[in-house]
Amino acid sequence: MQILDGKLVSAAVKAQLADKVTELKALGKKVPHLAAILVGNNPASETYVASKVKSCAEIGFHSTLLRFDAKISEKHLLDNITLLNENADIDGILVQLPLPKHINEELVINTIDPSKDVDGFHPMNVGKMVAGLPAYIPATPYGIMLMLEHYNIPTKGKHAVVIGRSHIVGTPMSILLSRNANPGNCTVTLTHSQTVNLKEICLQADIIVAAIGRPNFVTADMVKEGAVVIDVGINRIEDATKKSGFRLVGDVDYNAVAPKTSFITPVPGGVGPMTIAALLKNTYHASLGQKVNMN
Ligand SMILES: Nc1nc2c(c(=O)[nH]1)N[C@@H](CN(C=O)c1ccc(C(=O)N[C@@H](CCC(=O)O)C(=O)O)cc1)CN2
Repeated sequence: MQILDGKLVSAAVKAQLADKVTELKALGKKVPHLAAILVGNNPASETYVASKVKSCAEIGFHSTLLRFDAKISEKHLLDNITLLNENADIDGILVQLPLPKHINEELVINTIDPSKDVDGFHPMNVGKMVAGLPAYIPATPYGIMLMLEHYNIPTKGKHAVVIGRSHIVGTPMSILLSRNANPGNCTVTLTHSQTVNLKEICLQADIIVAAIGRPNFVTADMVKEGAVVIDVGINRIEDATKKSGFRLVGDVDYNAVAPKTSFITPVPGGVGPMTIAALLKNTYHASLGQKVNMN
């Protein structure tokens, strides 16, 4: 069994981007600039946004963080997005999810200029990705593809089972894995809460991507010997022995499942850091007016 080290791969992607920034500077060109919007004070969102801002600084990107109270009106938020859309210095915009319940997430995403939508959530980018056209690819599935590529994991002709059909992970993941590309060319089964015989389906999988948001959901009896297991879950479980009061647990019962696998991602230190690396790659491409072609 080999651990897929998201910290290591993310550091390699960031080092490449830092070199690109050096080249841009040497040519007297503008460096990429990411704007992040954080509404409210969800502790997990605070951590993720802080990590995005810190990563930008590490590689020489500019970043702007706009923080708003959880009670911000939808209109005020949309107006601020419009200002960022119109600001020529900003290359990429992200609105950290989830948003407070009174704000229509779909409306917010649809307000972001698709050419600055480095999260790849705007329907224009989703549609282009599905059609196989250059688009911004949502950061988590893009990061997983970068990880599979880095470790040269064979995917052609393999049966991939994706657990979870969210717009930001499961659905785009199923599309990218089935694409005629490397990594890709998988036969994909997209499963969800209404799937019957999930265990039997998972037992046929050469690759499992668990993105269901339920701690330790994938157990050893669901995994075939030698399977590749990618764990997208980041669940905070109360733990009085920790200073923070919680520990992070994935969607996979890691200790029981790992010995059966050929490759597995840990939590933390697996998919999470790759999400940040992929976002930075999208931002770099946005600054050059390019999108990512996964074909
Ligand atoms: N606008 C967006 N919102 C959300 C996205 C997204 O891609 N765009 N994805 C998730 C959260 N997310 C990025 O925003 C994210 C999650 C986890 C990590 C990460 O590095 N996790 C670490 C552990 C960090 C911790 O201590 O909690 C790890 O797994 O090692 C980065 C980004 C939902 N919202």
